[in-house]
Amino acid sequence: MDEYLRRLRDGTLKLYALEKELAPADAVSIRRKFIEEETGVPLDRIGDCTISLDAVVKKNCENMIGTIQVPLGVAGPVRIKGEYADGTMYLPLATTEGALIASVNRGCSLITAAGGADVRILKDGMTRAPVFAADSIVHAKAVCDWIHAHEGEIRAEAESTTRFGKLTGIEMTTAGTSVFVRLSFVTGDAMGMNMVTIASAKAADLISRETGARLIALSGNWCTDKKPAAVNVVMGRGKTVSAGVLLSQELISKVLKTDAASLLEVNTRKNLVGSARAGSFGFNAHAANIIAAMFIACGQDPAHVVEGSLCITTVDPAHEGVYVSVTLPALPIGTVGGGTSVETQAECLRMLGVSGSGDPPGSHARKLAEIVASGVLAGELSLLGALAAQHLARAHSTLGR
Ligand SMILES: CC(C)(COP(=O)([O-])OP(=O)([O-])OC[C@H]1O[C@@H](n2cnc3c(N)ncnc32)[C@H](O)[C@@H]1OP(=O)([O-])[O-])[C@@H](O)C(=O)NCCC(=O)NCCSC(=O)C[C@@](C)(O)CC(=O)[O-]
Ligand SMILES: NC(=O)C1=CN([C@@H]2O[C@H](COP(=O)(O)OP(=O)(O)OC[C@H]3O[C@@H](n4cnc5c(N)ncnc54)[C@H](OP(=O)(O)O)[C@@H]3O)[C@@H](O)[C@H]2O)C=CC1
Repeated sequence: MDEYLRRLRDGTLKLYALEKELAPADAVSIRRKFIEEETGVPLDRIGDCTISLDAVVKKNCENMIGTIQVPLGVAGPVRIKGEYADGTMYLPLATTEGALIASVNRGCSLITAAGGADVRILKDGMTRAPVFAADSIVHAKAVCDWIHAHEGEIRAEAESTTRFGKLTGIEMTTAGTSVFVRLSFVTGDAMGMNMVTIASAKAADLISRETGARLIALSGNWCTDKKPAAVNVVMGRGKTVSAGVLLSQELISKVLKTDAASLLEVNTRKNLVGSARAGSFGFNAHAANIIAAMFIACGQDPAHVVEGSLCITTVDPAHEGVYVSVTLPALPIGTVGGGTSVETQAECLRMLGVSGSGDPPGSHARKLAEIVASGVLAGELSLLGALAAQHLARAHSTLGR
């Protein structure tokens, strides 16, 4: 240990190179010790890990010094009536926001009492959009024309990099001499960002070679990954999924302590009019809360909460009640790859019956998307209800502090 610490101190050993000489557990431990010395802060809790490090230091986390523990709770059971998720389940939520799980739990019991959440996936496609530089706007148009005429070749080139990725769409736009090519793939059970980035690199090389357009960046921000963007709201990204439930006046009054008209008015004035006046892309109350908590629990990329937050919540008048729905235009999600095989996250996926590859491939990722959408519906119902009943501040002073 001392010899490694000495080499780290004098700069003859890089902090990230410890795994080249040591087993993962030893490398992580010495790195943590070095950071403790550098910062003067003991890091015993961070070092107290239960996950095995071998795969994680290779695939998930460079310069690893330990783990952060996020409290994990459950909401449910919730009845889900999807095409992939059909049954009753408990939702794992990792959060430090008091009252959040209580809220989702209340929404789950309301959904279940109402007979279950309808859920449907309307579109499925993970995107990557390289940006090319053309010589002139005439050349830019010619590049687009070439791509239109050679979709088959582009598809074959892209799909040569993956067993599961299939190119399903190519959209183009230009701004002067910049040409953006948004490639959309179905990605099996993977969320797919690594997969489609690798596939898009091959496609982009072909386009550049054949058209003379210069590839400027493999991601040209028209994808759009991890930034709020209208293109994702309109065209979708990852899974586009809706969940809805019909609520009777009686259930609204019993579980939410409010009435159908108040629920509808809160949704209209807050989620629709308020969001419009704010210039928001998210016409919902707190979809990001449920997506963040379920994504952290289930090994998803938490930065994709940005896409998840683009949800729109609607409340339609119905016979003696209301039909409430959430539509998530862009939910990047998977059960293979990324953080899904870290043991604690894999346990959460197993709770939902979706760990690893589905049979057929893609069915697990779609099932998880339907489950997350049902959780978002539960959260929206409960928070809308609390706002309508003027209970929000009360709930958070009781449970959240
Ligand atoms: C807090 C409640 C649920 C109370 O709700 P309630 O109806 O007053 O309480 P209740 O004691 O009658 O319980 C009703 C049900 O809630 C659940 N429940 C109740 N307590 C618990 C608990 N301790 N643990 C687990 N579940 C709990 C449980 O399902 C229970 O049913 P039961 O099983 O008893 O038949 C309600 O007032 C509520 O949902 N409030 C809203 C809180 C919320 O949604 N917070 C989310 C975060 S807010 C935020 O981050 C975003 C925001 C607000 O800024 C976004 C925006 O701008 O809108
Ligand atoms: N590269 C980037 O620009 C970005 C990367 N990320 C990160 O990307 C990671 C997720 O990328 P992702 O591509 O989902 O995952 P991984 O690259 O971790 O794994 C996906 C690979 O798993 C293989 N695989 C095995 N079984 C299946 C199956 N049933 N369905 C689909 N694929 C299967 C496929 O291999 P094969 O293709 O060989 O058949 C696939 O490419 C996350 O860590 C995320 O944080 C996030 C944003 C941007």
